[in-house]
Amino acid sequence: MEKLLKPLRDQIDAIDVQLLDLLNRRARVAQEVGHVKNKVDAPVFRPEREAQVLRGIADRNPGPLGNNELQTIFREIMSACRSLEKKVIVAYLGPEGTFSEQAVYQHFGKSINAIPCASIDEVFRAAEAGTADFGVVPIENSTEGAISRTLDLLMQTPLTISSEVSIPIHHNLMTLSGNMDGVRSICAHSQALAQCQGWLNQHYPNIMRQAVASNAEAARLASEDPAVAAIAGEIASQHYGLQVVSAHIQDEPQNRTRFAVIGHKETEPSGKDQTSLVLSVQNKAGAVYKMLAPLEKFGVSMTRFESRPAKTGAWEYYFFVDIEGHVKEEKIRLALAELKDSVAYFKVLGSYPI
Ligand SMILES: C=C(O[C@@H]1C=C(C(=O)O)C=C[C@H]1O)C(=O)O
Repeated sequence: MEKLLKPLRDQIDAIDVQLLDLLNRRARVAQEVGHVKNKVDAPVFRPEREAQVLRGIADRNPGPLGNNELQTIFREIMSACRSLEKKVIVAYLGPEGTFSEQAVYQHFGKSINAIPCASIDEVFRAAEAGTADFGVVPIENSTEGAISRTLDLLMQTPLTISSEVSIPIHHNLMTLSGNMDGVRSICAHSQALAQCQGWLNQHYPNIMRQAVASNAEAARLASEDPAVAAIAGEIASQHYGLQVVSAHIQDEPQNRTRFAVIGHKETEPSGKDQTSLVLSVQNKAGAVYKMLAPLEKFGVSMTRFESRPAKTGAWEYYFFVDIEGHVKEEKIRLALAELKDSVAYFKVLGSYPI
């Protein structure tokens, strides 16, 4: 066998030499890009450009490597090249081992400074104050709906949404021993407990459930106490030395969470974008229908419509609306100009690639 492998491995070695040369050539060009940007104080991280590079890779890929795998590789190549210009600082909802951390690396690659924060509020503060270039916060879960704290803070912040990241959320039940003997409580973030409630009712109806600050915190507690089981993602089990008792226990197999990347810089059009808005209207018959009329008039598709109580106690609402297109596109500009005139509250949260 070794005899057959040798010439094939020689081929791989020769290709790796070429890849090494190409990667460093790419990195040197990225460094030049960095010098150009430096002169005019332009942003290092350009989400629309990175989205275009990744789309281009998928469009041109002849295989046998899959698009997802290639995009993961190119994400890291861009992250490494970008870090030669500057290592971007990203604040996220910690501690380490949360799904937010996974979302951070999926979007920015590994060559960054990732800073865990204790709360969603703190992530906003870090990005607002400029301690971090970007913040990553959960915005919506496909099973449980909106993350209300994020929506409330998005309304108040001067930051814009510069990108969004969607990741599959798989919950696992884990303990120190790998079984449930002697376990008296199951700890997790309230969202995770909610996303697994059907499974928990069926399998462990008599074990107490306790909501804690994060799934990673639950994993940390379980790592210190054999009477505690945690629900968390796989990274957390590795991080805290726990054994999985049951994997993929979320009630919805397609469970996903969307994260918003927030920052001071607006993202330029990438060719395939969406825009997030917050709107409200007076509490009158037909007002919501009228609010949306300009979108219909200019042929703008709406991809999300979510309402939040305005906390006035008067059954008034804020509407979180996503539309297809970028604010810099003529059609969107015209539709939003008209829409703005007819509503009581109007805020563009950001335009970013889809
Ligand atoms: C090289 C650039 O800077 C960064 C790195 C990129 C890359 O490696 O392809 C792409 C966009 C930027 O986030 C650029 O703006 O083109």
